[in-house]
Amino acid sequence: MITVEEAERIILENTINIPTEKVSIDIALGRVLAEDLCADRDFPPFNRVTMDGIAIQFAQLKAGKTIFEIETTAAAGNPQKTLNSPQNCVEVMTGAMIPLNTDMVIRYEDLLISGKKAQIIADFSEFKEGQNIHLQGSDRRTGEVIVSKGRKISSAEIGVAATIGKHEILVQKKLRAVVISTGEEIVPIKEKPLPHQIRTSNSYALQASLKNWGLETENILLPDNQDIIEQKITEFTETFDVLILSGGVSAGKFDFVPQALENQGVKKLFHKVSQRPGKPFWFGKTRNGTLVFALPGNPVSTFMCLNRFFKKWIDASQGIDNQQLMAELAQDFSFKPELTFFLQVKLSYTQTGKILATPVEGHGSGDLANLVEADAFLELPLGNDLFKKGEVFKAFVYR
Ligand SMILES: Nc1nc2c(c(=O)[nH]1)N[C@H]1C(S)=C(S)[C@@H](COP(=O)(O)OP(=O)(O)OC[C@H]3O[C@@H](n4cnc5c(N)ncnc54)[C@H](O)[C@@H]3O)O[C@H]1N2
Ligand code: MOO
Ligand SMILES: [Mg+2]
Repeated sequence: MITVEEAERIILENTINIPTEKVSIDIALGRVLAEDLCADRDFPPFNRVTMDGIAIQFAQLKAGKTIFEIETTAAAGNPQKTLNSPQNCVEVMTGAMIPLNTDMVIRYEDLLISGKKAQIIADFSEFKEGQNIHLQGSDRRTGEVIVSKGRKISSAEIGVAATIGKHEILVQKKLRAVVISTGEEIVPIKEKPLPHQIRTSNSYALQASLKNWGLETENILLPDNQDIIEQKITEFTETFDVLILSGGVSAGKFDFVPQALENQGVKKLFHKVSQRPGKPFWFGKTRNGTLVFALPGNPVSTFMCLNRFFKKWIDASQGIDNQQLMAELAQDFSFKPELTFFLQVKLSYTQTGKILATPVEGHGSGDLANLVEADAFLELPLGNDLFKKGEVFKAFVYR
């Protein structure tokens, strides 16, 4: 049996390089960027008027001039206008190019316009050269990297891609995962289970997480039949990037999964982790690099292992560097066995900005209803049996 830390290290030694593809910007949200987004022109691309009003030469104002004749109007979308006489002004609108020979903008609110004349009526002692102009290149310069590859694309990155004209974006391909649930007692969710049967909740909880993290998934149910499991493992290791199994990895007479995997050439990298829940977690890899996460069948164990270990693996494979969230235990908690304990907790934020974790224990690893009461697992490390209120631990959040 290995520790949680060793299991994490082995998993992170087996990250993969994800191939890339071009997709339309319309479907790029949530994908992982596989190219840098660079400024194709300066940001902003010209000296941009930021207030509706008039553009003048600051030197005229300094020399005492307060009434200006309006020569012309510069609207957003007009090619650049020119002020011909320095004594005059150009009416300008937000988004227009600042006219040639002008260097400041005065807002309509500070003016009285009558006919062709604009008079400054506000106190202009604080007016400055360059006011109300968003200078060309002041945000970013042509060629500058605005977003580096490896970033998960949010609506902010979509805006940047659009402004640089990237209607197609190079992103990482979606990895294809198959979720395999084993067990004679497991039935499809549309069926009414007999008294000795249960619906396959794991298949759906696992798939939902995987989809959330950007994978494409399929799901299949298999009986506790070693021949069938072996046959399907061979088929799926050739057609999917990653296999997620649930159930059949413990000590039972019908827990065939570890043997079936090894018989079919999936090399065991570890089996059993000193943790609760999730102790019988099995992890391995085929010769061609397909990874297999075989998770213990109990719903909370399956769920925890995916969120604690698979999430680390997918983030690292995608090149996403997520900061480890830490939370403070809200009350004393005791756990005696020599195992790392993943405590289900409800998170809340204090007035001072701390994250508090209140235990919501439930009835063990079969109690999937309790998962909706909590929102994270707090990792209470092995080697200690009393965890004090106020101590801070790693938190793995699933919502
Ligand atoms: N003698 C021992 N028995 C067990 C040990 C042990 O160390 N020695 N470990 C226990 C622990 S810890 C866990 S966790 C479970 C893991 O069991 P398996 O991975 O072999 O899973 P199953 O036996 O197939 O099922 C366990 C449990 O989970 C339910 N299950 C399975 N699949 C689904 C699904 N798709 N949806 C919902 N629920 C599912 C299944 O009905 C069982 O109740 O073993 C302990 N035993
Ligand atoms: O991992 Mo088992 O989850 O302790 O029931
Ligand atoms: Mg079992």
